[in-house]
Amino acid sequence: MPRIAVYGAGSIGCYVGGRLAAVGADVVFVGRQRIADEVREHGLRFSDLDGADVRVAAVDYRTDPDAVVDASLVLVTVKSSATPDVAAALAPLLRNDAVVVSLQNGLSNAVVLREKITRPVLTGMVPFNVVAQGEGLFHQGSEGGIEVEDSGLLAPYLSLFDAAGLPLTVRSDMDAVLWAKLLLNLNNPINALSGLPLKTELSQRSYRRCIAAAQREALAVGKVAGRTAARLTPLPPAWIPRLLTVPDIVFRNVASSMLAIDPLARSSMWEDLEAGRVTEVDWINGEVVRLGREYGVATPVNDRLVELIRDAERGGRRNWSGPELLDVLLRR
Ligand SMILES: NC(=O)C1=CN([C@@H]2O[C@H](COP(=O)(O)OP(=O)(O)OC[C@H]3O[C@@H](n4cnc5c(N)ncnc54)[C@H](OP(=O)(O)O)[C@@H]3O)[C@@H](O)[C@H]2O)C=CC1
Ligand SMILES: CC(C)(CO)C(=O)C(=O)O
Repeated sequence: MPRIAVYGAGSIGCYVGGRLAAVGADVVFVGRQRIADEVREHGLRFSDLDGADVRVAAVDYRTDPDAVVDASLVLVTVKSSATPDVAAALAPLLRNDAVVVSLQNGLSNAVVLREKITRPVLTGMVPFNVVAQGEGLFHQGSEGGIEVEDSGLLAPYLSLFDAAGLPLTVRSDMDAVLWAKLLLNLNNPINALSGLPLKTELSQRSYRRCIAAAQREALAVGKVAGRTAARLTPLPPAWIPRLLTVPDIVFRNVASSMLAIDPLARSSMWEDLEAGRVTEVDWINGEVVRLGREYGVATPVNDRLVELIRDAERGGRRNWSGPELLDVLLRR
C-alpha cells in the first residue's frame, strides 16, 4: 500500500491524515513534539458536523523529517511562514516517485515548495474549518470538499480519499480556486480580531460589512491584475460583498449556508493569535496589499487589517466589536 506522509500535522494535517488512517491507509504524521505527546497520551480522534466521532487506531506520529522517505504522497499542512523550511527539509528526502500536495491557504505555497523540490508539487484547497479541541480531538466545523490540481498523479489515491469521506475534486483552474479561497479568507483577521466564533461573528452585520469592504478591495485589485475567482459558494464571488451587507434578519434567511458552521469553529488566524504564533496575514490580506501596490490600486482596508493583526501578534491583542472595527477600517 502506498505510504502517505502528512507534513506539519496540526489541525488540518491531523484531521485529513486521521480520516485516511481510519480507513486503513498507511499514514505517517510528521510534526511537533507537543502534538506527538498529545496523540500518544490521548490517541487521535476526529469528529464532524454530521456526527462522525472516530478514534484512529495505531497512529504513527513522528517529529523527524526522515519519516517521509518511504512516502509516495506527501501532504504539506504547515502554516505559510513555515513553507520555505519545509521545502528545504523535504527536498533531499523525497522518494524519486513522490508527489507533494500543498493543502494550505494563500496563493504562493506551492510555488515556494517548487523552488526547492524537484518532484511534482500540486496545489490543493481545503474549504472547511478544523479546530483542535485538545486531547487529540480535531473537529471539522464547516462543510465542503477538498479541491486539487488536475493531474493523473493523484489517480491512485482518489478511491482512498473517497473512502475516507474526503472526496477530491480535480480542477484545471486552481489559480482561480486559490484566489476565490483567498477572498473568503480575508475574513480570517476580522474573525481573529473579533475574538468570536465564526458563526457569532458572521451573524453580525457590522463584522460582515468589514468583510465586504476587504473583499470589494480585493475584487477591484483582482480585476486590474487579471485574477478571476472560481465559484466556490452558491453565489458568484463578485456578489458576495452585496449579500454580506444585508440586514441580519435577511442574511439569516438568504445565506443560511454561510451560517452552517459549528458554533465552536474559529478561523485558523484566531488559533494562531491564541497560541501566540505569527499568523498568515501576510499571505492572505498581505497578498491583496502587494497586488494593489503592483497595479496602483489603493487597499486601505486590507492595509489596516494587516497592521491590526501585526499589533496583535506583538502583544497588543484585544477583542474588537463590529462597529469599532468597521470604524477603523473605513476611516479615511
Ligand atoms: N485550520 C483550518 O480550519 C484551516 C486551515 N487551512 C490552512 O491549512 C494550513 C495548515 O493550517 P492548520 O492545520 O490550521 O495549522 P496548524 O498550525 O494547526 O498546523 C501546522 C503544524 O505544523 C507544525 N510545523 C511548523 N513547521 C514545521 C516543520 N518545519 N516541521 C514539522 N512541523 C511543522 C506547526 O507547529 P508550530 O505551531 O510549532 O509551528 C503546527 O503544529 C494553513 O495554510 C491554513 O491556512 C485551510 C483551511 C482551514
Ligand atoms: C475554513 C476557513 C475559511 C475558516 O475560516 C479557513 O480557511 C481558515 O480558518 O483558515
